[in-house]
Amino acid sequence: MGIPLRNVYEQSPAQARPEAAEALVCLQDVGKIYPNGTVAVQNANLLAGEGEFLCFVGPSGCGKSTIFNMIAGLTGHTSGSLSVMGTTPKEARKRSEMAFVFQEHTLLPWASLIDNVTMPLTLAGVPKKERKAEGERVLELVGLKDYAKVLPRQLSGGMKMRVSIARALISNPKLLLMDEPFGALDEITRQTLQDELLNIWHQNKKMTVLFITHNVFEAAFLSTRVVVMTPRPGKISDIVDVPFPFPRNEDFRTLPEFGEYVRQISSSLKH
Ligand SMILES: Nc1ncnc2c1ncn2[C@@H]1O[C@H](COP(=O)(O)OP(=O)(O)OP(=O)(O)O)[C@@H](O)[C@H]1O
Repeated sequence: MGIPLRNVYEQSPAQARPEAAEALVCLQDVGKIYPNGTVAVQNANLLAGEGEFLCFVGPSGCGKSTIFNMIAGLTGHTSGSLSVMGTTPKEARKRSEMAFVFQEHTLLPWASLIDNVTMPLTLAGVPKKERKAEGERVLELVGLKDYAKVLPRQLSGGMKMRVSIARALISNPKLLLMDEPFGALDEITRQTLQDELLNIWHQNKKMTVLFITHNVFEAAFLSTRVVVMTPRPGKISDIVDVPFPFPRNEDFRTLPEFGEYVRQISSSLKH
């Protein structure tokens, strides 16, 4: 393919990365027990570097969303230590350098697309002219430049997801957390959005993406590394490197090596 590898950390699990202070996200023996006694996550170790794309895979209930919620500062960890961009998750969240995309698009039905994507800037008190320019920039990034005035109900599921991604990108996040964003989409739309997301990420070489999926093909296609989790209690059981260059295109999906990584991730999930 002849394209150089991205400048990402090339060694996998946490113990291979002594430079924890340089990691954007650092989990050391992190555990979470909910007040009702559910042990959702146990001894999770992970370092995510700048510019990485990490996919989290694992069966339902293995603690993927709990890990995301802890990184986002939406719920606290109950053991171990967790830092995001060198500080606590709650502090990192206040800096607006983190953004989220969920499976549900959570768009405001009465607001135009430009008003929807610029909402974080409106809430931050950014002047209208600047908001408009930024809104147009991110709508163009996701291929919806001509839809600025349209209402969400006029859009397909895939388009609504593009708007959600645009809204997340408007604050130029260093860390983008995506919780099963493409789970409700048909396969063709899903693959198109995967290509588009990789293009956006490739243009912004410093953005780190953490992405939850149940789909091993999606994980192998998108990731620099795949974090495999097992349930009861939720543990990170393996971290699989996917050392293929970017950009990855349609041909990549048909390469025998791609199939090999899909097999490796699937097999890791079963152990
Ligand atoms: N607020 C909560 N209180 C108590 N238990 C919870 C809470 N949130 C999640 N859990 C439990 O913690 C465990 C991990 O849940 P979590 O949602 O993190 O898993 P997941 O891997 O994201 O699942 P899925 O793939 O189905 O979204 C599950 O047993 C779940 O029932």
